[in-house]
Formats: sequence, C-alpha cells, structure tokens
Amino acid sequence: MAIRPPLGWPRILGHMPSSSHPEVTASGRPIVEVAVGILIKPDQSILLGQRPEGKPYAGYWEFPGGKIEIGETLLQALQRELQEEINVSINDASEFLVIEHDYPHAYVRLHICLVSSWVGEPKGLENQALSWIFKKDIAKPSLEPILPATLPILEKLNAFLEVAK
Ligand SMILES: Nc1nc2c([nH]c(=O)n2[C@@H]2O[C@H](COP(=O)(O)OP(=O)(O)OP(=O)(O)O)[C@@H](O)[C@H]2O)c(=O)[nH]1
Repeated sequence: MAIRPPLGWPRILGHMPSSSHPEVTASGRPIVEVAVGILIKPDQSILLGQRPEGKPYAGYWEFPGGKIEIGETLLQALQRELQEEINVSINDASEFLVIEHDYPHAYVRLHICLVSSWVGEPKGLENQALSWIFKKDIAKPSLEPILPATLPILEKLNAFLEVAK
C-alpha cells in the first residue's frame, strides 16, 4: 500500500515556518515549530522513541523529530533530526497532520510527516530506546508514558490506516 496524504492536502515540505520572529499565540507565547517523522514499514508497523534524559518529559515515548531551526524547511529539519537522533537518512516524506499543543514548557506546533523509505537501520544515537509498534497496537501501544500530544497522532494514524486499507 502506498502511504500518501489525502488528496487535496497542501504540499508543505518545502515550507519554511521558522523565522527570526516566530508566530505567537493569542496570549503571546512563541509557537515552537517541530518536525516529526513517523517511520512506517510495509507491514505498517511504526517507530517510537523514548525522550532522552535532560529534555522536558524525559522517558516519555514520542516520534523521532525536533525543533525546526531558523532558515530550515520542514523537510530539511526532518532529514537533520532523523539523522542526528536515529541515524537514518531520508529523501522524502508525506505531510500527514499538523497539531498544536500547549505544554507548560512550550507551545508547540507539530508538523507530522509519514516516512515510508529510508536508508540505514534506526538506532538511538542519543542513548534513547526505540520500539517498533505493530499495526494492531497503534491506537493503544503498551508503551508508557506517551507524550500528551503524541496520543492523538496515534489515534489519527490508526484511523487513516483503517480507511486506506
Ligand atoms: N519529536 C517529537 N516531539 C514531540 C512529539 N510530541 C510532542 O508533543 N513533541 C514536543 O515537541 C517538542 C520537540 O522538541 P525537542 O525537545 O524534541 O526538540 P529538539 O530535539 O530540537 O531538542 P533540543 O532543543 O534539545 O535540541 C517538545 O516540546 C516535545 O514535547 C513527538 O511525537 N515527537
């Protein structure tokens, strides 16, 4: 099955959301733009990683990714983060979803992309644990705890994969 976003979705991988003046929320909090990658195998299992020590929510499970740096496009940020965190290189990705979440430490906007092709075997380069989740467990993985903003992504991915069957 080809993994691609629903028809009509904007192609934003070349979009450069960061600038030296980040967007702010109505209450004045800067919006932190984040590139997030869902590695998905042909059998539709997906990769989660555990947040390393020293970061907010250390030990929580999340998708690989991180903040988009000034001057980077979404795809460039995703390529850099996946290389730095899990040692895989990618040429392309498909936009899947954008969600925002208000954490005590930051207000984040997550640009979530599906990645169905990569080079290299994923390996936690920041000493973080990695785990493949089978398709049947995507809606409710047994891994705990999971980042609050990552849970709705798993639900939406599960629904998307069901429809795309
Ligand atoms: N990578 C990733 N970040 C997520 C997910 N869900 C979620 O809420 N986030 C939030 O998005 C932000 C990502 O920032 P990060 O701290 O991982 O970024 P980074 O790797 O650039 O870290 P650094 O600033 O230490 O270099 C965090 O506030 C994190 O809580 C997810 O599934 N994956």
